[in-house]
Amino acid sequence: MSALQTSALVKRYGGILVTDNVSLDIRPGELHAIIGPNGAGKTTLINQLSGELASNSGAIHFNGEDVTGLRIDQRARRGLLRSYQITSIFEPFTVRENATLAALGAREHGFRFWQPLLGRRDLAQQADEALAACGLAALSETLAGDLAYGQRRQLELAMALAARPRFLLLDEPMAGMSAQESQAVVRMLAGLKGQYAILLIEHDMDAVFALADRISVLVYGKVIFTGTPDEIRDHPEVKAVYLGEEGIEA
Ligand SMILES: Nc1ncnc2c1ncn2[C@@H]1O[C@H](COP(=O)(O)OP(=O)(O)OP(=O)(O)O)[C@@H](O)[C@H]1O
Repeated sequence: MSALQTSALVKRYGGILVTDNVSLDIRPGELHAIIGPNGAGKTTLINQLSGELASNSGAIHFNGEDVTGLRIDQRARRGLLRSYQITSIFEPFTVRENATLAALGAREHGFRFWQPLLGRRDLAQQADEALAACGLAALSETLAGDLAYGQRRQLELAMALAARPRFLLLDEPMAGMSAQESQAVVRMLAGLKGQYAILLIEHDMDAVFALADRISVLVYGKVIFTGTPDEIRDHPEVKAVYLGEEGIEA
């Protein structure tokens, strides 16, 4: 059974077909990357998968269940989780408090239990494990508002991990990071590989080709090819449309 499957998924803005009958089949434990030129519809697709955007037609199945009509929180509670943008970080709280809240967030409701929450060992442990995996253990007691840009992005990832995903949606996790920070994220994702399926959208081709089991190429909202990194490198249409005439160095 697929971990995540989309069938003829469509998103339209007015007359523009931004997601054009996308059918993806992501296997359990697979790291699947989506690449494509700017404006190809990658973020739109991930928004449809997370539940932020309703689709005009088509279906999304998560572990065999039809989740097409489910809200974002209902999908998150099933373990289909997205690493959010910086706005979801609570700046006056410490790194550990943010991760602990995230550990709670996917499964339970509200912030009423904030104080008892900090004493919940299970959540604290999930938070600490996620922070360690993302290289943030030493910054646990730092206020999130004091983190550098790359560290905030690492915290976003840690918050997604703390929620114990069954499937992780990552939208450009390396964007704006230094080369060193990107390499740290690549190592982190390489360490997570196989534990659950990951859908990665990323412009850093070195990272994509180092990490992905399979890659789908999206052009004008359409998946023009899905294959292994080697198959993508050698595919004439992909080279012409996306990678440039010279392709990507092996
Ligand atoms: N709310 C919206 N209303 C109208 N058009 C939109 C809306 N959101 C996105 N689009 C259009 O849909 C297309 C796909 O956008 P999207 O952001 O999904 O592409 P992308 O592949 O993620 O691009 P990038 O690589 O630059 O992040 C673009 O042409 C964009 O202008």
